[in-house]
Amino acid sequence: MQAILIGFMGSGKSSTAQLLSEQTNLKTYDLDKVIEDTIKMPISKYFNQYGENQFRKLENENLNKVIHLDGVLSTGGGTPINAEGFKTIQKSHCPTFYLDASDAVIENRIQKDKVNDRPLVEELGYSGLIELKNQRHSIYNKLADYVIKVDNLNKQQVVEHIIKILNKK
Ligand SMILES: Nc1ncnc2c1ncn2[C@@H]1O[C@H](COP(=O)(O)OP(=O)(O)OP(=O)(O)O)[C@@H](O)[C@H]1O
Ligand SMILES: O=C(O)C1=C[C@@H](O)[C@@H](O)[C@H](O)C1
Ligand SMILES: [Mg+2]
Repeated sequence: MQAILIGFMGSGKSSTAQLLSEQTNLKTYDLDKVIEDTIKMPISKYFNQYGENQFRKLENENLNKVIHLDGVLSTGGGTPINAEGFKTIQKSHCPTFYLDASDAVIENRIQKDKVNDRPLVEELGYSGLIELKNQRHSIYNKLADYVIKVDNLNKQQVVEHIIKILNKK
């Protein structure tokens, strides 16, 4: 991969990667979509049927499948949280961007999203979700080569920020 985007649910990984690919010659791989294409069902359904542990196994398998391809990878919110996913991303030595959004922005975006295929939102509720976000923050920070504070940036500005960094490399 030429770039990997990490961060909490709703931080903008998928939409940023999509826009980035439209403005560069980079292909996008969205790990959640790669998984859904493999299992041929929505992630929420898989979570309900097989549980989170089984999902994490599947997530790691699919991460290993795509990490060596050329392009930009938008990960799932939990991809780097388990030790295996963290190591896979770290060992790839790909430029890794943490899209860091505040609690209020995340809550607002998730509430507003029309298509909300996020099983953990249902399971934890908003307060549980924000607690999880704060538990994960240090892991995202540790793994990232670059941290982008996205609260006051529109999608285009986030993309420009990433392109600037990639062009310097
Ligand atoms: N910079 C931004 N400014 C405003 N809204 C944004 C920005 N980036 C993304 N959004 C919006 O926030 C919502 C969540 O974005 P997106 O699905 O890309 O997040 P994600 O990090 O991929 O989440 P998940 O981990 O759940 O897949 C979408 O409605 C998207 O349009
Ligand atoms: O933050 C998480 O743990 C998740 C985020 C989504 O992208 C999906 O990968 C799934 O809903 C789990
Ligand atoms: Mg996404």
